Amino acid sequence: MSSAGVALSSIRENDALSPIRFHGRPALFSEESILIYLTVAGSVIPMRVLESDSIASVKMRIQSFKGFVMRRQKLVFEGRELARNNCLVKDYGVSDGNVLHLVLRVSNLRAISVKTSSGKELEFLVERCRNIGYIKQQIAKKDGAFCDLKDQELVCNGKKLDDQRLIDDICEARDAVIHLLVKKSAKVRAKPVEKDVELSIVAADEGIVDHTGVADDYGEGYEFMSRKPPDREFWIEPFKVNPRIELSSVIKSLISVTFDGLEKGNAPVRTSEGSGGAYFMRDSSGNKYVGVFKPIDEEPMAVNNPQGLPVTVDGEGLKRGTKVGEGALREVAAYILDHPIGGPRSFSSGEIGFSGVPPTVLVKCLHEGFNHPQGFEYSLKNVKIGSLQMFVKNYGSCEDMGPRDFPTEEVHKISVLDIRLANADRHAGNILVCKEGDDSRIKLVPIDHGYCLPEKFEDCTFDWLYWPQARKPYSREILDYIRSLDAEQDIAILKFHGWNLSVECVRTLRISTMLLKKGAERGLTPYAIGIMMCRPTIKKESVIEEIVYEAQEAMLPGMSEEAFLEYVSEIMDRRLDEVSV
Ligand SMILES: Nc1ncnc2c1ncn2[C@@H]1O[C@H](COP(=O)(O)OP(=O)(O)OP(=O)(O)O)[C@@H](O)[C@H]1O
Repeated sequence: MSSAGVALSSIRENDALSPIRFHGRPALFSEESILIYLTVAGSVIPMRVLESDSIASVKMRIQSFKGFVMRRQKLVFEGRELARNNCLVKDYGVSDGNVLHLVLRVSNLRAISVKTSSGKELEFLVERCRNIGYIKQQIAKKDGAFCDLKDQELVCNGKKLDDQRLIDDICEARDAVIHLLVKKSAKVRAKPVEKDVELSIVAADEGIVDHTGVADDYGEGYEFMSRKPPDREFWIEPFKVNPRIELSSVIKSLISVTFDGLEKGNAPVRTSEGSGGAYFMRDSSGNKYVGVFKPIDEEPMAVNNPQGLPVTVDGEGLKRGTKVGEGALREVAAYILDHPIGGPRSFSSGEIGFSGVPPTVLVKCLHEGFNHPQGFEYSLKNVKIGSLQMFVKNYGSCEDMGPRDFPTEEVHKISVLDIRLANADRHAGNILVCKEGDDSRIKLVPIDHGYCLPEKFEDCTFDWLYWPQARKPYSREILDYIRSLDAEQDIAILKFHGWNLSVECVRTLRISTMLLKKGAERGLTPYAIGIMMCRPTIKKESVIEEIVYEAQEAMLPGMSEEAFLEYVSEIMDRRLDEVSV
């Protein structure tokens, strides 16, 4: 979107966000400074920046002056995310008068810390849409002493909180932890702690609010599909491109339990995180999230994107080499290609894959609660196609905590997936932190694969590269898994599922798999392999891009793809040998 697309006349230049100082003079007057406009949630904010400012420093200033936490900001210019914090404003071609879109990824969960009157501290996460009554119920569940909800009193800033009060309304600082103190009835106090708020309740046991997934309570069958809109006010069914595909019981149950929730009137809940439309689907009780639905027409830069991102002009998605409207296919592809240790799962198997991508399926779904800017009616034309992924109970994402405690094998299994699929969107927010087993071991669950298998490697980014675990060698088990991978088989599986892969996507999958296998064979760490796929700066090509260009240069007219890949293989060997010595 160009600057012409936004009405700016009412904004005086002097109002620009924090004129920065440059060599002792206000940068407003510096020749290098430019005036850009940030659109966010319907308003336009003028901002003076230097072309030599890094993206990180621009985000930092937005944080300082507007309070939006830096890691939750996504800046988009001309359909491209300014994802590299170390790059400069001018690297992205941003110049005077340009409009940048600021998307804020606000967490759906609020961290709540509960202190009991006996001094015990509990921590849990709760959805922003929950109310105080719900918190009281959770406390009652954990501590028999408070089973009578009337016994509990919650206070914030000296004021008693009504049961109907929403968590999201308690504290304006959107990401701050809410501190609660639990007491019986009236003796409760709360005080603000910097941006945080301290409330009072009385509870005893530690515990986390349960958003348990559907893993062990699925239903079966598709009786519900016999009646379609406009006969029905909601609808969901699998979108099978190849009718010969048999869905696993896990996938059938995911759809079935989502249907039950819609039938009971539990509307989808739009998550405020993410740059596209993503909806939490609930079960029949309305208290559990069971799936996450991402419609293709609400992807970033698609026509019905709810975040107000401009519609794509050339069809390209937020990441180079991807197309708007293909995100759901890529989400499903990541699940299909995430084979379990023993190899590709049979169609009817719901076994979780090696890297733990949650079960994901393409569905058609109708509901008034999705984004319908043109209005809504119960007809087939309002049915949305998108990916439905099983909701995974989590304790936040890797963005919310330091990587120190992540088990090495958990980081490694994600590195395998990302390298294989040349993921162009592996930021820490796209890895959920879960716990399993009696000892609450940390398990990392990769989500959001809408930008995997791009047609070019330009935007590959892996946040885990900078975590210490990435510098450790792969274990024998992981090396065996990598050895078992077969790009040709993967291509055939995707085609069977109905994804008509472009030549470029097929090439990406082949080259990435080749790099992973060759690198692992040489004993390289995930870091050493992964770094070859990522550009050091936006302008400097990555090693993998250099390999591809060199092979392209060596090609003679009429040579086959096979010959091209042989060149790639030879050049890759040479480049890897340079790294290995
Ligand atoms: N399978 C899942 N289980 C639990 N929560 C999920 C799942 N998938 C997504 N979420 C939640 O929904 C939010 C939005 O989903 P997602 O990140 O996939 O959307 P997006 O629009 O593609 O985001 P981004 O801007 O990061 O590309 C996530 O941050 C996460 O909190």
